[in-house]
Amino acid sequence: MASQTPWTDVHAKVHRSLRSRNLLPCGEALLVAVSGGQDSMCLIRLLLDLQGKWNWRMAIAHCDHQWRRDSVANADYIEELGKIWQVPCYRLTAPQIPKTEAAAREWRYQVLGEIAQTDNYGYVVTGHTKSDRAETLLYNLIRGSGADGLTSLVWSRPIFGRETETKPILVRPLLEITRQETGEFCQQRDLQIWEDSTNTDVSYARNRIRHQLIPELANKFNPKVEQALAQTAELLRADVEYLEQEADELYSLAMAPAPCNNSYGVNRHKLKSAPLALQRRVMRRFLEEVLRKGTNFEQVEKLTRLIYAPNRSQSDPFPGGAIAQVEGEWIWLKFPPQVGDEAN
Ligand SMILES: Nc1ncnc2c1ncn2[C@@H]1O[C@H](COP(=O)(O)OP(=O)(O)OP(=O)(O)O)[C@@H](O)[C@H]1O
Repeated sequence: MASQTPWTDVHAKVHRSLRSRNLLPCGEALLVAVSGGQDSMCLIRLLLDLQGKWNWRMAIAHCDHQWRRDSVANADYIEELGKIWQVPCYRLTAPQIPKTEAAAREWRYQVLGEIAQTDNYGYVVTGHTKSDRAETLLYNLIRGSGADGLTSLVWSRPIFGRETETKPILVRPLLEITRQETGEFCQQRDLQIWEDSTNTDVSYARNRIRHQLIPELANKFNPKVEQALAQTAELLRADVEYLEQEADELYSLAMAPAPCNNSYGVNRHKLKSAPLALQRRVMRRFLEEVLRKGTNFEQVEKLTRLIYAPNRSQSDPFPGGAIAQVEGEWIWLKFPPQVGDEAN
């Protein structure tokens, strides 16, 4: 069969991305997330075509959110394809129907990561494309995100935690391929696609970006707008990675070694001479680690302002009731005492 596989531009582009970025090294085990949509159908077929060159062990994972009436038929189809292509297939069904897209995504990554860990797949692979990258950039731009959000669709990242080398690693090898190209590829290869009816529902902001905003921008401003936006994301990504490395170092220098009486400290003296971009990143990380949730712009700004504030200045409360107070060269994020704390 492999000898009959036509070598297309799409094969060449993906092979090049894999090689130049060392995304999915030779001989590794890949768990390929296949929804049945055109992007992930293109992905699995391409990776199977390239498997001989890279010597991967491969399996398919399909997640059934039980959202659509045809979701069982969709999962059956993926399982059948696995049999035809002789690739093991994991069929995962959500224990409860997720209420939102975000909840579905969270469950999906969690369960894909767990299977990869248990059955030793070093890589979980998804079919995100250049078009997704352009849409994500616009989506987050409109919401007021910083550079990190604009570049959130990265080529690879660990599924769990922050350490870049920690497996399983999530990899998106199609970020150089547009949705038009994945559609054409599936047509050429006669691959049946399972359309997700929610993809055309313009009550979702993401779909309005895809079906209305991008075509409008392409018509009126730049016919290659997808390419341009994806390029912006790529350029910004390198900037973000550099800033994050610098922020890592500063963060470990500035943090108090341990919390003390329900208070968490950051040394503002160590932050004073740093550029604002790094001060904000350190403060954001500090808040995220202490509050254990995502932060917003106002919260980070509130804390960053204390770097230069007079001694004994304090903030208004953060979520959970913590207040930040300046004591000499330290800023302490202090939580109100819990019931029973004083008894000890
Ligand atoms: N039900 C599913 N089962 C397996 N894989 C899936 C499923 N849904 C999505 N994926 C994987 O995720 C990729 C992106 O899909 P989609 O754009 O629909 O997800 P998303 O929720 O927007 O993801 P993200 O937020 O990470 O961009 C698909 O190409 C596929 O690899």
